Amino acid sequence: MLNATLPHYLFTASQSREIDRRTIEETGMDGFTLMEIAGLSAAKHLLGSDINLSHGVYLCGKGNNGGDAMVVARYLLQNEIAATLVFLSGTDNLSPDAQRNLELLQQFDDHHRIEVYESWDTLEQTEHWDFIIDGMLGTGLDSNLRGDYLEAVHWANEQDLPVASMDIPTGLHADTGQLMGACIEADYTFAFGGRKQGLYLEEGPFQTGSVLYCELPFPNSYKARCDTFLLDESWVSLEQARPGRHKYASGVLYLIAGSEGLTGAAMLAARSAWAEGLGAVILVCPRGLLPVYEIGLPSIIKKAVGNKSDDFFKPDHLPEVLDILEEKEGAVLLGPGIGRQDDTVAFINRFLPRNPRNTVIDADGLWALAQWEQWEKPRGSQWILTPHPGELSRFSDKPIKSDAHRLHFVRNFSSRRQLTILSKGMPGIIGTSSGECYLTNYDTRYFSRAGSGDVLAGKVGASLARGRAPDASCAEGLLRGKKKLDHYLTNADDLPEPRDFI
Ligand SMILES: NC(=O)C1=CN([C@@H]2O[C@H](COP(=O)(O)OP(=O)(O)OC[C@H]3O[C@@H](n4cnc5c(N)ncnc54)[C@H](O)[C@@H]3O)[C@@H](O)[C@H]2O)[C@@H](O)CC1
Ligand SMILES: Nc1ncnc2c1ncn2[C@@H]1O[C@H](COP(=O)(O)OP(=O)(O)O)[C@@H](O)[C@H]1O
Ligand SMILES: [K+]
Repeated sequence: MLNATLPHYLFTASQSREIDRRTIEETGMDGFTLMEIAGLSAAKHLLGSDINLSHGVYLCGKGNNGGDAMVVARYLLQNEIAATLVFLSGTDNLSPDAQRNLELLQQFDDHHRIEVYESWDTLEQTEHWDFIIDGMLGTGLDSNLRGDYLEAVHWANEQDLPVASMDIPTGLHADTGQLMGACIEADYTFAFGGRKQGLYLEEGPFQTGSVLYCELPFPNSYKARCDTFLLDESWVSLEQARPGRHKYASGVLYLIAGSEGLTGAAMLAARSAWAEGLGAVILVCPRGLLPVYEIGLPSIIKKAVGNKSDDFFKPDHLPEVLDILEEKEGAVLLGPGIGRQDDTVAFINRFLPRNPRNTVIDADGLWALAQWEQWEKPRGSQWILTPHPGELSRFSDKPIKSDAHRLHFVRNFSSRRQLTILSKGMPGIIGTSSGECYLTNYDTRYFSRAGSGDVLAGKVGASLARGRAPDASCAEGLLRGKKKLDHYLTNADDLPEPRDFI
């Protein structure tokens, strides 16, 4: 089972507000102190960064997000770094903690390094600034940006200066990652007390720059209701293959895959699983395709079913396939390149209810499953479904139009059907039978070339065959690809190909 560490918990705006509220009301820790810790933590990160810090421009809203920015300004002032503060909504209606921080900042300003502008249009752009602090809006954003906020965001994005956002880039929706009219393109985002899930959905990954987590003193028990997490190799252990006493003790994966014209998918999945050090990968194939695999897959055990003229699976193959699966303990990967022939759909839909093994259903395996209205998973077996967005939408009544909707659908579908979903896309989302979701935190667009899905399915199947839990198998499959991607990006200039991820 996956068990994320607290800095990898992802919150909605209302969950964040609830944690703030409980901390303030129940522990006696006040909002001013929380703001101080948030701002100090961001200031320390900035002081340790390679940004040239001599004079910053601070874009401040009237809420607590602006207050965070003023705490940063005060700590940088202590390091003799000047600040120009622009209050987009003036200084008459600041939140109480922001107001107090403005007064404190002025008290600290012995050498007149602070300038305050009460509105956007009074700002005189004559100074030389070397960084921008975005403290306009955080979790309090509740409508599209307009007027001066819109102008300030466009202005900040046009400057050739590093931008650091307090909590969330202004204009990014904290829950959905959608752009609210316009959005700050940050180089750094300081996530206070918990990362907001919108940082990782939809446009979020393209707006935040590096996200730096800043701890706040919230009791851990207040975070217990969190059900969305960020996948990260810092807390997901990738199990090393260990030699077994004999080949079948290191895990067996039965691969039911391939059809005429689509043997490449079966081969990629087989090689990918084999590369994970399994004892055996057993490819079950229609007999007519055996000569192709004999040449292409020398290390893989092949078990052919049917006649020499068969180049796709048919219902007649069912008894033979079930007999093969009886031979050894193991998991099943069904689908890569299996095709959509009517006979194959019929084969799959008769096979699945009789197959007691833990099973990954991928590609056209999912297509067949979606044709079968009353499908049910056999009791006791665990299923992982690995749909890309088109495949996922076949299980939904309504089109899935946004990542927030996809997250919601994946969570409900996997818990209602008691299975695990690996929803491919940017981000990749794992949904578990207990209603938890895990989001990827890297550029999955590198995997959007035909064949990467087969490689991923092979890795997920290999982990399942080694006995890992379904959610951990999905995480392991994804992160093995990420590890290869990181290696590739630092060592090569061209675009990686699917086989580079094997
Ligand atoms: N105790 C706390 O609550 C803490 C809050 N923190 C900071 O406080 C932020 C949340 O503070 P607030 O709840 O005050 O909210 P914000 O500071 O995000 O903004 C709220 C204000 O913006 C206005 N607003 C909303 N949408 C707007 C739009 N489209 N255009 C213009 N104005 C708009 C609202 O009317 C409200 O006055 C967090 O994101 C974080 O940065 C941190 O200081 C840590 C502790
Ligand atoms: N290691 C990985 N990490 C994240 N996403 C991945 C990884 N490998 C594959 N993917 C996802 O799988 C998708 C490719 O799968 P798919 O569309 O089914 O293609 P195919 O079956 O043609 O290979 C990619 O666009 C990406 O979203
Ligand atoms: K902000």
